[in-house]
Amino acid sequence: MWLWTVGFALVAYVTYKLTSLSRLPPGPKGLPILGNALDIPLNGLFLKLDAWKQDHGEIYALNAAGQKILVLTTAKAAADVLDRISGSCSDRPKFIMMGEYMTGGLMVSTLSHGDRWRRMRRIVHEGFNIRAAEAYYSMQEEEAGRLVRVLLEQPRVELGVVRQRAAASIIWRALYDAPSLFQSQQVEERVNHMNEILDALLSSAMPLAYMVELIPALRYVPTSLAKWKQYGERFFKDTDEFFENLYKEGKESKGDGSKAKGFAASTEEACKEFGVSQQEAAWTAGTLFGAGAETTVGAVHFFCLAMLLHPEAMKTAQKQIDEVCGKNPPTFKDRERLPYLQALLRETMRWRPSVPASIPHVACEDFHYKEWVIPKGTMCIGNIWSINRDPEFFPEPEKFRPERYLDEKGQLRPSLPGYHDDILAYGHGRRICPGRDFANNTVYVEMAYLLWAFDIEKAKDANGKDIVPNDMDFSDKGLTVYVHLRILLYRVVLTSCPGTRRNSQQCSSPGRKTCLNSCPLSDGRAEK
Ligand code: HEM
Repeated sequence: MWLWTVGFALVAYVTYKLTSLSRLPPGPKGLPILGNALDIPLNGLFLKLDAWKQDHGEIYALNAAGQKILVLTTAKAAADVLDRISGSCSDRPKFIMMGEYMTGGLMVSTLSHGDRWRRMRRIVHEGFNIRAAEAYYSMQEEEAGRLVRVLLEQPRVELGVVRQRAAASIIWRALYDAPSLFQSQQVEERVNHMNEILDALLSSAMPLAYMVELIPALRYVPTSLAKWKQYGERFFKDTDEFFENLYKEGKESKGDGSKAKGFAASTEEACKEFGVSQQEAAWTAGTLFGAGAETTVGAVHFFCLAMLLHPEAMKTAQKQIDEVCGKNPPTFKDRERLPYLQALLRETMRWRPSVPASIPHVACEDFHYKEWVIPKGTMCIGNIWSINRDPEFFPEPEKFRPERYLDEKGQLRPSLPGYHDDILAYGHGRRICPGRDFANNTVYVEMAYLLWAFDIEKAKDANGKDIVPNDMDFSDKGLTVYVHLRILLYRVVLTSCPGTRRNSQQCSSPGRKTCLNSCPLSDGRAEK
């Protein structure tokens, strides 16, 4: 009898598995064995996923040489799967080289959904939730002021480079309570080293970078025979030392009473409460820099692009800023009275999300969605680019229209029904970006200061004609994208000194210095 029972259970299990496998939604046809692997591009994946949406709709499946991938392309499908059954699909893909050898399983963004990830994520939440993020307001205003000053003082400076430094400086100071990158050579060197670490990690995650990803058994090759293992272990040791030193210094910094402590110092109690070791906390901080710098730069970059292509939106925002702030630079206190600027931020992040395809989630168990059964191990990608173009939520999605977020009185409309806010650029579910409030603050204050101080105009070619950037010529940095800087040529034209933008003449170089001495930015506020 028991033989029958076991046999029956086995048949039921195998049938269930087989039907599970065959119940993924249909998707583009692929080759035998390789499936769609050869059709999945290394660059511009989000555009390909969006193109497939035209034929396969809101949810479809791909097969990359055996790896099943579920693609979600509408706001509703992404919310149904990634938010509402988040517990079933909150793992991350496993990268042996990056996740294990190079980072010792300590990078919160790549960790599996488990105890360590949960504890590390708790301290990120403590340090960067919506309330905690307020503690950084004055530092963010200070850095935005510096961004404007550098652009004022060095008329030929490359805006992209300065912005990159400003965003790096903001997140660095928030993490380690260090001096501004604009003021400290040591911070600059450390930030450069941090960027080298991130580049190395990103390259290690590229397909075919390391054979061990394809043939996991290679991990059992003795270290003395495997150069890649030696490199990975050395990289981990050096990076671990670097992160822990930064963290220790940051922890010792207690702020000066008026400004916020950095993440390292302010989360000391939370680390004790949630059982997070010093090493785990140090790696969390290092990972946050990686997650928070490029992404924010990307968002402000696309804002500049939007201003070049939609000067009418720039003028409307400037008019409101002038009315509300006058001669003083905009602050966080003014934000509620600047609904158009807030709408501009939402529309920029919708129109050109700097992370256009979310980091893949992975199903930690089989789960059901509609008539489909999604097997454990399936990668689930919310294609943010497509989600942000869902016509049900965003009519005429290709149009850049900040007004879509405003009511007839020009005030912000309530958030999208069923969503915590209007910005869908931060991913979903349990893996949603934990730095989103801090990021929104950085982007807001940089946009506000840039618009308050400058007009952003297209550069001219040799014949004096406007150079119009191609807003679809993307350069892909793995997770973040930019419109190619080669063609994003713009100049920031100072039509007046800040605060009186409307009246003054364009400054000449020596006059600019004089102007700076009397402008509100040099009253000590920006250089505290
Ligand atoms: C405009 C700026 C930013 C954008 C567009 C952005 C976007 C995203 C997206 C799309 C994800 C993946 C979410 C998912 O898997 O569903 C993510 C994850 C993450 N972000 Fe952000 N982010 C930004 C800024 C920041 C900042 C400033 C921080 C840190 C203070 C941060 C920390 C993280 C971390 C740690 C994760 C991984 C979460 C996890 O795996 O549990 N991000 N972000």
